[in-house]
Amino acid sequence: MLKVENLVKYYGNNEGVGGISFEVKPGEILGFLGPNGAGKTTTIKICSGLLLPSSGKVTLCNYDIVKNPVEAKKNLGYVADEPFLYDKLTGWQFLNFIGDIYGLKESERLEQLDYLFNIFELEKKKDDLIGTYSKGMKRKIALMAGVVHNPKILLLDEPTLGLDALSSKKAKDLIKDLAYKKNTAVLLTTHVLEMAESICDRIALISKGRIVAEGTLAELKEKSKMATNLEEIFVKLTKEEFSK
Ligand SMILES: Nc1ncnc2c1ncn2[C@@H]1O[C@H](COP(=O)(O)OP(=O)(O)OP(=O)(O)O)[C@@H](O)[C@H]1O
Repeated sequence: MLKVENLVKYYGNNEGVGGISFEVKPGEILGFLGPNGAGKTTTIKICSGLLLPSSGKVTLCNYDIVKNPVEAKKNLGYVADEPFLYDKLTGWQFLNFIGDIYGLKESERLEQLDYLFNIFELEKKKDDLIGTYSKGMKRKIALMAGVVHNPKILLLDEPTLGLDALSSKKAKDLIKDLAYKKNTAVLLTTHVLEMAESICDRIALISKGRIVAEGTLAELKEKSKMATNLEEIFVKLTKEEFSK
């Protein structure tokens, strides 16, 4: 579904990502974890078509994101860590616009919008301009825009950043529903280890532009010996890489 092969990205002479390969299958949630500057956002941006790779290949539903970007993006939902929204549109107008771009029929669009505004308790704000929303409300709108068309592949960069505890739980439930009921392949980055533990089927630890460990939580525990939770695994495996 989402396949990344030997991905390399240079920013000038600096290596942002140094040869990453992984796959996310339908109905699977892969968590990307790593220290600041490890290359998580760079990888996600290349998968979304926002950045060009220096080398390597990304395919979304068998479409190459560089060679066939329009077909590839039809299958994609993307929520950036710093999303771009239109302040002069209301929340409802914006979501309706995004649904329209993805070709949702009016009845389907209205049903989806009602459902999403209800989940995130934004019904009362739906006709207010996005420019008047709080940071958390804007994050919710960005998340809703990423999932409004039930994408086959969903890329989420820090999806619960800035959300309160209840909204964060709702976001996690929504992501799980998409994966397990709609068969969406989900790749998400997070610094919240509890989130990775609670919703990811597999976890890839990334350090200095490379995947240093990948597997289920149980497999990572085994790999890092002694470690009993994700925080210990993270510290142990990324520390080993840093000391190389
Ligand atoms: N636009 C850019 N220009 C130059 N270097 C960049 C640019 N964006 C990222 N980098 C570099 O690429 C590397 C990977 O950055 P990236 O943003 O992908 O990391 P990250 O894992 O998402 O970090 P964080 O957890 O802090 O968000 C870092 O060394 C960073 O300085």
